[in-house]
Amino acid sequence: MIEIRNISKTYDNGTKALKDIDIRIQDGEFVFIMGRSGSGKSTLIRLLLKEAEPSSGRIIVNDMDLQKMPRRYIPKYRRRLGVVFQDFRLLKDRTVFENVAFAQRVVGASPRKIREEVPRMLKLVGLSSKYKSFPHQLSGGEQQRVAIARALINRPEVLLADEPTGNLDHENATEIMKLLERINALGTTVVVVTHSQEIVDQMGKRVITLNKGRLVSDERKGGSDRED
Ligand SMILES: Nc1ncnc2c1ncn2[C@@H]1O[C@H](COP(=O)(O)OP(=O)(O)OP(=O)(O)O)[C@@H](O)[C@H]1O
Repeated sequence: MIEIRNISKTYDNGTKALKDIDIRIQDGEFVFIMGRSGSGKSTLIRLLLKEAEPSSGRIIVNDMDLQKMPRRYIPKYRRRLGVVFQDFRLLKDRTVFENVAFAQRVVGASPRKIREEVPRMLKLVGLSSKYKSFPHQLSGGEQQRVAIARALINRPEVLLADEPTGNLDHENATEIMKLLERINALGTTVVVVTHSQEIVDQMGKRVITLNKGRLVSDERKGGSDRED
C-alpha cells in the first residue's frame, strides 16, 4: 500500500508544488494522477521515488516510511518500483533485448535467468519479434513497450508511469494503456500520471486530480473495486 499523508512540498525558491496531499493506494489498484502542467504531478512521483524530500508529511510505501529510510537502502527501495517516462529513456546503442536485460544485470541476475525472463517479458509487451532491433528502428509505441518491459523485469510491486503516452498518437496511447491494464490485472499496482482527459475517460479507473498543488478530487470513473 502507498500512503501519502498530509504531504506538502515547497521548493527552495519558494514554489509550493504540493499542499496537504493525502492519498492512499491499495495493492493492486490502477490509479491515474491528473492535473494541468505545474499542478504537482511530477513532484509527487519524485517524492515517491525518494528523489526529492517533502517539506512536511509522511510517505509510507509497503510499510516503509520513506523519511526514516537509511540512505543506503534507497537503491534497493527504488528497485521495488518500476518507472516509465514520457521520453522512454532507452539505451540507444543497445538492442531491445539488451535494454531489458540490462536492468536484470544491474541487480546481478544470472545469464540463465536473463535468457529465460527477457523473452517472456518481451512476449508480454508484444515485442518478441523485435528483440534484435535498436530503439531508433522502433515506433514510439514500441519504444514505450520496451521501457515498460524494462521497468517490469525485476518484478516491482508498483509501476509508476509519468506521462507514458505523452509522445504517442491516440492509437499507440490506447495500446499502451491496454498493456498497463493487463499488467495491473496480473497483480502490479499501476500509477499513471497524465494530463489527458481523453485517456482517463476511456479507461474508467480511479482518478486523482491535482490543481495548483492541491488534491481537488479523487473519484472512480466506472468500476467498483475501490475500498475507501
Ligand atoms: N526543482 C524545482 N525547483 C523549483 N520549482 C520547481 C521544481 N520542480 C518543479 N517546480 C515547480 O513546482 C510546481 C509543480 O511542478 P511539477 O513538475 O510537479 O508539475 P507537473 O504537474 O508535473 O507539470 P507537468 O505536467 O508540466 O510536468 C511548478 O510550479 C514547477 O514550476
